[in-house]
Amino acid sequence: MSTFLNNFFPADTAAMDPIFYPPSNGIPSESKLATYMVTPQSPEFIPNRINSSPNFYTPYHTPMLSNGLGSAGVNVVGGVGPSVAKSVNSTPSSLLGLQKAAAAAVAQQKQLQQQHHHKLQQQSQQPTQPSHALVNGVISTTQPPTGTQSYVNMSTPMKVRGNMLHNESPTNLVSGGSEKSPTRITPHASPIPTTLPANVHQENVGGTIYFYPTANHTTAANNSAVVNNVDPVSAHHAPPSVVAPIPAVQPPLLYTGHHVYPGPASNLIALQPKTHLESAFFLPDEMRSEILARNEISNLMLDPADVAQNALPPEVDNYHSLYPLEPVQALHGKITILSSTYKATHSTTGIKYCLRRLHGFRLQSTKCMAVVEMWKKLQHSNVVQLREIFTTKAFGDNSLVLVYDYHPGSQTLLAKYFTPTQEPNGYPDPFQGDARPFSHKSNLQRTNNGPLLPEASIWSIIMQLTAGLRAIHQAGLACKVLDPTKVLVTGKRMRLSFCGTSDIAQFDPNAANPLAVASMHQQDDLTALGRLVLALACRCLQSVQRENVQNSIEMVSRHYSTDLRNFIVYLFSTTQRRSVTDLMPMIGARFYTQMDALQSLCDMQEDELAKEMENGRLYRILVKLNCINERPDFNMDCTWSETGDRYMLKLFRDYLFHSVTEDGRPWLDHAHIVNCLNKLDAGALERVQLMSRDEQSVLIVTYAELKNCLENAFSELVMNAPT
Ligand SMILES: Nc1ncnc2c1ncn2[C@@H]1O[C@H](COP(=O)(O)OP(=O)(O)OP(=O)(O)O)[C@@H](O)[C@H]1O
Repeated sequence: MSTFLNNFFPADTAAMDPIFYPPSNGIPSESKLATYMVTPQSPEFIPNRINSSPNFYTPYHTPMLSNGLGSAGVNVVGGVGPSVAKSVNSTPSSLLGLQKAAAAAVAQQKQLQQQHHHKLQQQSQQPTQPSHALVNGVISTTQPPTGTQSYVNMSTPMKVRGNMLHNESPTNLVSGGSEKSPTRITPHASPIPTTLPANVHQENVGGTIYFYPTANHTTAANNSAVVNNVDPVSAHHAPPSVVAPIPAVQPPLLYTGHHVYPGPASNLIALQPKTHLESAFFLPDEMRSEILARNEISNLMLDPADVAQNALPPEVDNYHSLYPLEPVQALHGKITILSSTYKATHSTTGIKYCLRRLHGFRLQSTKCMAVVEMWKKLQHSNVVQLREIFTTKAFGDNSLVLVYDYHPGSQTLLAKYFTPTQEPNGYPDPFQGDARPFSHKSNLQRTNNGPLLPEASIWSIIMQLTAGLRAIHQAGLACKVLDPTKVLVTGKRMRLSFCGTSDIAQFDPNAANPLAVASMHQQDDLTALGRLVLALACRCLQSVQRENVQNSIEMVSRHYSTDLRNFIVYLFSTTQRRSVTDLMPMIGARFYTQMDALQSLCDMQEDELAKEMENGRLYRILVKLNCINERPDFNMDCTWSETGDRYMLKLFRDYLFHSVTEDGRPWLDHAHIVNCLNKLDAGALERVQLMSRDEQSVLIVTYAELKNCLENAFSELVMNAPT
């Protein structure tokens, strides 16, 4: 069932008695993991549950491993002893032969590996100790011959440290080897075995693979215990008498088999402000703080005292947690109804909306629902969408509430561009005012509301507002309230807000066809747009007063392109019938600049999304792991999280998070954690070596097995959780 590195020694099945697995070795005696353990106390490996969990590997079955190797984990038997020979109908001598034959093959592989990784191998050599080497990613232990005497060869991680250094930098796996991992004594993972010498026969007993030398190859080069890699394909197809060639170098893995964020695309590197290492895993700081700020605003709530002070009802129709966005004030100039704006949360969906309340307002007729429906259908990225309207007495009067989408962190165009700026140092601007007549030019380019806007910014606003307006006009509607207080700015996005409010507030039930006058209102919209653009270009609201318009246009001619001037003049020329579609040619090729900027932004955001998608996936695995690890009690069983499959998960958790360096300091490597979690999620067939906390026992399992353990344990929890 599991992947093992074992030596076989004279023993009988009694060796698996729990007495040989005292609690001190880190594994509870009732755990079936005892089956897989090799410990100093009980070095034998005896498959005492030959028939247990026959279907364990089924979910992980792959054609490559369909030879009974146990695709969930290649069970590797290092050496074979007589008692095992008995249990699998072999003979002690042939099994001993296997040790020798396979050891010869391994020695050959080892030599090749050593050439390839000479440096690291040197580190791992321990002249007075049994030597350990990583062969095809699997630990091989060369021991002095000791006959049938037990020799505990199962390596503690300490012993394989030198070998681990070679293959086992998770950083290499995830971040392309850009960072070198420190020396560590933690267990290691090894790639899935791929080769088996042709002179070795394999047999699956209860999910454990045993290897025997074939008749022609009962002699061996030395007494090494063998752990080998198996390529089931070649094992099946190579004629028995032909020794399968051992590749000098393992072919590179073409497919990781699990999800890994591959890093940003080359076209994004230049766009990204910083390419620090952390950007490989997380959002850029700027983006993160923007999102955090928006979330914070979105989650704002009034404390109960404020709720009482604002005389806010706890609930209004389907909405609760009202939060005022502005002080109560009259609606737009032409409409004198009192209004107020709130953020509120929908009771069933929890989604936040923006409520516009018209105080003391009674709907004259339900006929206006036709126009409401038209607004509700209008969906555009530059229009704040109307969702529904309802009347309510929750405020103690007859109020009409219009429900719009809520865009946290928004401000009005008025607040953003037409509010006098405060000098950051508290001193007056030296280039402002009458005191500095010599700084005439600088003075001209500034206003009380700040410096003149770059032309590109004005065009960007124009494109967005005309886009929204075009959608509204095409729907046969008119905006009616296109002024700086009704344009919402969220980051760089402009949205026409509170559309439809005038249509409802000023609805005349006696008008024959209320929509017939839309065309007239559309002309007004275009004039309002002209005024807005002129005000923006001058960065001054007074610039659009009738008596200032001529001067303001001249000022635009001085500071901006003729195109911008012509655009404004066109919108001011009320003698002709204008159309929003006529504005497109005036925008011209600037449209492509805007589109390019937007698409680049999309590319960046998509890349961030890819990262966060991976993070979300890892988060879900961590949630599962943590629901299981250290659970004090489950179904009256206080050892649940420490026994059976859960024990593996506990050791895996240690392997993930509690690794230490050789001198015992915490070894913190984010890439290691990410890499291992990814493999766990994918149920990779790669093996991982886990060590008990007392370092007396080592367990080798595949990620596939760990995944199975995780899924089983978690579904057990889910099944017992209240619904
Ligand atoms: N859909 C929305 N999503 C998020 N915030 C909004 C939304 N609509 C308005 N706001 C916020 O509510 C505040 C008040 O909006 P409102 O349109 O009432 O502005 P105002 O300047 O007070 O205009 P008026 O004088 O017409 O009330 C604005 O500052 C804006 O930040």
